[in-house]
Amino acid sequence: KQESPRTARDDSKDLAMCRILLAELESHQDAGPFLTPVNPKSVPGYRKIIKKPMDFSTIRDKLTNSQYLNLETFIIDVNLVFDNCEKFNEDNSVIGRAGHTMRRFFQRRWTELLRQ
Ligand SMILES: Cc1ncccc1N[C@@H](C)c1ccc2c(c1)OCCO2
Repeated sequence: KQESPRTARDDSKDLAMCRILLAELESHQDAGPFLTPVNPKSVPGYRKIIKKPMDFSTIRDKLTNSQYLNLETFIIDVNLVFDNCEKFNEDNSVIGRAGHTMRRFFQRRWTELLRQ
């Protein structure tokens, strides 16, 4: 039976990876709906339906203020953006489709960077 790896993975490049990934998300052509916090006053129902709002500018602030313990807590916040989007928006809508596109892009990029 293959011995389970006892060595921890090298996390010394994780902060640099989070910075690269966030910059790519912020500059993606479909990032618009996710760049700033949803204003609950201009989006009826949002405050009631979405319990934990998250957006790229909030993630940027948290990264700048060293509020992410590790790569995992960063990925959890990015996925929260896309999970909120799926919960509130129809798949067949401008914002819904943008969310799916951005989630696929993020998933591919962090797995690529982790493999490097
Ligand atoms: C991510 C999200 N989910 C549900 C509702 C809103 C939003 N985003 C806000 C910024 C937003 C607010 C208004 C918009 C917009 C985006 O994109 C299309 C044009 O009008």
